[in-house]
Amino acid sequence: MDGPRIEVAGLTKRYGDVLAVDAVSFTAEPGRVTGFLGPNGAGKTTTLRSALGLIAPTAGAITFSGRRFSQLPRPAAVVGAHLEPAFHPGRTGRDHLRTLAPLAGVPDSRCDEVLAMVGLADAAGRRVGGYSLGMRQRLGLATALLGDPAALVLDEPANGLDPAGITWMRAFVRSFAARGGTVLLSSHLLAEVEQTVDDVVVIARGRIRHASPLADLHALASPETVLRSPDEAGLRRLVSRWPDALMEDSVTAVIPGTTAAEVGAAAHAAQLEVHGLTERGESLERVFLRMTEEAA
Ligand SMILES: Nc1ncnc2c1ncn2[C@@H]1O[C@H](COP(=O)(O)OP(=O)(O)OP(=O)(O)O)[C@@H](O)[C@H]1O
Repeated sequence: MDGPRIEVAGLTKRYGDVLAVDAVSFTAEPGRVTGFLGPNGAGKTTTLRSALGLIAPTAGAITFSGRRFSQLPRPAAVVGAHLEPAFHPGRTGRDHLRTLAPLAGVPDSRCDEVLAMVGLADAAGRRVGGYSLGMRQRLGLATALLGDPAALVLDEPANGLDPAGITWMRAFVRSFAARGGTVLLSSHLLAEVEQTVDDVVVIARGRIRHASPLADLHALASPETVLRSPDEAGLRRLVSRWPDALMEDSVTAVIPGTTAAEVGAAAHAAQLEVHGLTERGESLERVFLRMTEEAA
């Protein structure tokens, strides 16, 4: 599969006074899964809908290997999208896909193929109204796959999935990218997609805050020390010298930006009884939150 390079260049979208997306630029590369991450209202959906020609941007453009969505001769063969799904509850999963097959330029037989690919073959004849949230997510993905695209654009695909569903979705997009496809997916939780994505693009308040391979986020994680003591009052007194320190519970304090040596020395000087002293890297979720909070 030859996935297109998805390039977002200077994308701006204004709704009246609201600048929903402000000069956003980034790329999603073939053979990789790019996570588009940001809190609610950050501008993710607006960006993805603009990519698919569903919203007219105020400025800028999104291209698939150099062509805008509207210039693609057979868009469904290039990019498959799973945005907010709108299903008719009275229709079966198969009928839902059959109404879309002509638009994607594929025969009806393709509907059963994609249902099998997402593990919905047995539910094909059931009404969508009776589907679980996880089954709807799978049906949304099946819809995206109808035209046998080389790129997938997925808005919050893990939303509402149970752990088994998340594992399944992760394996699916990883194998799609491993075959050369391009995947751009959004999420408001880094932890939800940490094991799925190769690259991360962080957006907050309509602006890009960070873009890099996921591995580079680790370099931004500052060290922190976890200190445990049965003497709650003494522990609180000691850590009050670090304004960022947090009590995780009554016997455990987390002190960002410190080393074990530093905290150990302070505890020793204060004659605090210590039951645990560990230095660790800040979690990636904390790094991500810091990036989005700094934007607030
Ligand atoms: N049709 C619209 N009219 C006016 N404002 C809008 C419209 N659509 C989105 N917005 C605003 O644009 C901003 C970005 O919204 P968007 O839905 O793109 O964010 P998001 O990152 O996808 O968030 P969520 O995860 O909550 O869907 C928000 O402030 C939102 O209120």
